[in-house]
Amino acid sequence: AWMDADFRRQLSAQRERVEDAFEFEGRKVGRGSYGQVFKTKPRSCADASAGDYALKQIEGSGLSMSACREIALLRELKHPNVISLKQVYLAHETRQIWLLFDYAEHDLWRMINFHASAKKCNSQVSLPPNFTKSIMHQILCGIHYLHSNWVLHRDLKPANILVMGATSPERGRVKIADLGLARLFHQPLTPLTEIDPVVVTFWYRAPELLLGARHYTKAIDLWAIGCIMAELITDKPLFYCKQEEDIKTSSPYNRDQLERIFSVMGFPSQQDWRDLPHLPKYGDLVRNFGTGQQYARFSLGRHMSRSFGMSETSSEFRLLSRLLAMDPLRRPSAREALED
Ligand SMILES: Cc1ccc(-n2nc(C(C)(C)C)cc2NC(=O)NCCN2CCOCC2)cc1
Repeated sequence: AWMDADFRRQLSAQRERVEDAFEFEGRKVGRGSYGQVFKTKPRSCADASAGDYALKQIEGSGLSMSACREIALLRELKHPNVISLKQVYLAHETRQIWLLFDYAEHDLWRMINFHASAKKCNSQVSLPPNFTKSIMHQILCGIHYLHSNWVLHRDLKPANILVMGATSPERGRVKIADLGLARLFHQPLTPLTEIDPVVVTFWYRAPELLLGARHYTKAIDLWAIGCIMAELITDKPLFYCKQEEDIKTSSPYNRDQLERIFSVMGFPSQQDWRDLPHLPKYGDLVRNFGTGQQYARFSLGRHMSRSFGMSETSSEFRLLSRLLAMDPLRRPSAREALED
């Protein structure tokens, strides 16, 4: 052993063990490809009022690449709208890694579904009037911070937007997180293997990704924010598309998802998106959709006004249509969107 045995024993005796610090037996709240999450309270504080914590036990053992990346990334980041890593516990005996976070009671996926189902059974559980505006502002603040630090999220969707609950001093505050799965593939072209029963949704993926763009960009995150904004307003995923059961195809080209986008947005013309013909999957696009004439009369304005009564001259429609520009070069930066 490269370290003196006595010194190792001394270190080991001093090291705080996660099971000594936290009560988490039988308090599992999440399970996925990334590991499992427990809702815990520190053993030390007796009073129940103290905030809850989330303990994430990282899948696998030892310092895997993803564990290293998550710890290295999160320990550098500090912003009120980004999930904050409180503590790292390395259990040397079992080579287990535990990450400690503030517990977030809610996430947008569950909040939107709760609201949608409540609306269906007509109980007036309406979201507070400026709820959407506050959530959007906080998401854009968090993403502006990440993008300023050259951190791209790559998998923004409602499930990754956490919201602190009533028992937290930060009640109503958005915490951008990444609950995993897509994290394992850094490049958009990596084949999707079924590492997890949860099917990856393409509903928030920018059109350039679906057409084979080789790198993630900030504009790809802003597209996803546009999709989330529409879903907050309408309770429905804007580009909802049924998922074939087995997404074994390694190609990023997803014809059904593109079809859904075109039937809402219309088909991009040369004027709309100059670089479209240079995308790797442009040939597939022409083969499957031709000149897109069948989508000629579709547009976001038509979709939002006909389906949800949103005025095409409203400020929220203007921001939404900027975020959902088909050409990534025409999407606003997070800062420009905040100014809007
Ligand atoms: C490999 C890897 C995995 C995730 C990340 N990652 N990246 C982020 C950013 C900063 C981009 C939002 C956040 C996380 N990790 C978690 O959110 N972790 C989950 C925190 N949750 C757990 C459940 O309780 C609430 C906090 C990085 C790298």
